[in-house]
Amino acid sequence: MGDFQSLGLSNWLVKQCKHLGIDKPTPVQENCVPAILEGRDCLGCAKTGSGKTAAFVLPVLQKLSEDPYGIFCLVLTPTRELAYQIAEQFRVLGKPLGLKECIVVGGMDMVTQALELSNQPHVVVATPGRLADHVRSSNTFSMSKIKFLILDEADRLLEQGCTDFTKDLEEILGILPAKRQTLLFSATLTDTLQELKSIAMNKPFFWESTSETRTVEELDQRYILTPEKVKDAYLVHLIQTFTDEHDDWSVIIFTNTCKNCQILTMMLREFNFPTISLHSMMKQRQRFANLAKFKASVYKILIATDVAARGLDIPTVQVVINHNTPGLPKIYIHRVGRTARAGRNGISITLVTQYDIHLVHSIEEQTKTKLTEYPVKEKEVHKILTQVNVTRRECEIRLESTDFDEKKEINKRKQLILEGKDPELEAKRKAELEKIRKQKKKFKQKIQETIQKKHKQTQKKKTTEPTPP
Ligand SMILES: Nc1ncnc2c1ncn2[C@@H]1O[C@H](COP(=O)(O)OP(=O)(O)OP(=O)(O)O)[C@@H](O)[C@H]1O
Repeated sequence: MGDFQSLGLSNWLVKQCKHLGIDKPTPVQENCVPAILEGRDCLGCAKTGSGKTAAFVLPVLQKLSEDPYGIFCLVLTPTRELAYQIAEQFRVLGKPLGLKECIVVGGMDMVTQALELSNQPHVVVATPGRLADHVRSSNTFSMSKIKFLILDEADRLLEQGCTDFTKDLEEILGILPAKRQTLLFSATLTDTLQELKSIAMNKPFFWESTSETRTVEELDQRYILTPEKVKDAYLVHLIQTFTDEHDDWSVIIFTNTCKNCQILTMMLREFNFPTISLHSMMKQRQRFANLAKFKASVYKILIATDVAARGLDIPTVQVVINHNTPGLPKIYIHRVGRTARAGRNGISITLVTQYDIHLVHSIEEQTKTKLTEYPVKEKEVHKILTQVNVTRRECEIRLESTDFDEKKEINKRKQLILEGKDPELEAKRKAELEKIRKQKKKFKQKIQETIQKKHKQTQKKKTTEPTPP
C-alpha cells in the first residue's frame, strides 16, 4: 500500500489527513483517488466503513485548491444526518483552504439555505427533495458550472423505495452542466449498476473490492431464534448483559417502524437504560440533537429506523441489534455496517422469528457469510418475560393516549401535498387498489381450490381404477 502523496495529493492535504489519524490510504482510496484526479467519472463499491467518503472528498479538495470557485461541487445523499456528516469531512479536511460549504436538507429553514446558496459556497451537500425545492422556487444560485457531482449511497438515491428520489434527481440533473465529473459511491452498488452507468457517462472508472464476502471480517454476525412475543425480553436481556459485562460500549437497535422505535425507547427507559431514538417522525432539530447526544456517549443506546441504516460513522458503536430481520439483504448490510468500521471489531445480533428464516437465508446467500447462533441463557429471559411484556403494553397504551398516530396521518397528507397529489384522491385510489387486490386474491384462491379439487379427483380415480393385467 502506498501513501497519500503517491496518489497525487498535495502536501497540505496529506498533512490534514495525518491530523485526523489517516496515514495510509484504504484500497478504495488507493484505487479511486488517482482515477478521479485524472478527470474520470468513477463508480466505487467498497464495504461499509472502508473510507469511501475520503475517497471522493480528497480529490475534490485537491482540484478545488488548483482552481477555486463556487459552486464547485454538489454532493447528494439520501438522509439529512448523512449530509451533515459529509459536510463535516469537507470542512475538516478542507480547513486550510477556507472552504465554504452549505448544507441543504429538509426540515431546516429554507430562507437561510437560499441565502447560503446565493453566497456561492464551494461545496453544496444536499438531500435531493430539498435541493429540488430550491431549484423550482429560486433563481438566486446557479449550478451550471459545477465540476463534480457526487452521489453518495448512490443505489439508494436511484431506487424507488418508500422515499422516491428519482423525480427530484431529474430536476437537479437538469440544471447541471453535461461536462462534469460524476462520482458514485456505495457499499451496495451492484444491483443498480446499469442506471448508475447512465448517469456517469464518460466510460467511468469502476472499482469494486475483490473480497469474497460483502460484510467486513471484523464483524461477528449472530442471530437469536425467538417467538415474536419473546423478542422484547431477549432485547432487554441482551442490553442488561452488555451493561453488566462492559463499561465502554454503545449499541444501535434497528426496528421497522417509527411507532415501534418510540415504544421500544419508552420501554427501555422504564428499565433505566440510557436510550434515545432517531426516526423520521421526529422534528429535524430533535433528530440532530439526539444523534449528537448518542455520538457523545451521553446515551449509550440508539433505537432507530432505517433512516440511520446508511453511512453514519460513529466509532463507539460496538453492537448492532436488528429487532426485526431486514426484508432485504442490502438493508442488512448497511445496518450491521454501523459497527466494525475502519478495522475495529463489532458484533451484530439479529432477532429472527420462525417467519423470517427465509430472510436470513437470502441474507447469507447475498453476503456470502453464515450467521451463527448467539448463546443466551433462556431461563434468564423467561424470568423477565412477563415484566417486559407488561411494560411494553403500558408503553403502547401511553403512546396511544398521545397524538402519535394522528401526527403520522398528518405527515402522510403533508407529504402527498408536497408531491403535488390530492390526499383525498389518493385515499380513494388506495381504497380502489385494495379492493382490486382483494378481488384478485379471492379469484386466485378459487382457482387454487379448483385445481386442488381436480387433482384430488384424478388421484382418487387412479386409485379406484383396476390396474390392467
Ligand atoms: N485511510 C484511512 N485510514 C484510517 N481511517 C480512515 C481512512 N479513511 C477513512 N477513515 C475513517 O474510517 C471511518 C469510515 O469511513 P467512511 O465513513 O468514509 O466509510 P464508508 O466507506 O463511507 O462507509 P459506509 O458505506 O458505511 O458509508 C471514518 O471514521 C474515517 O475517518
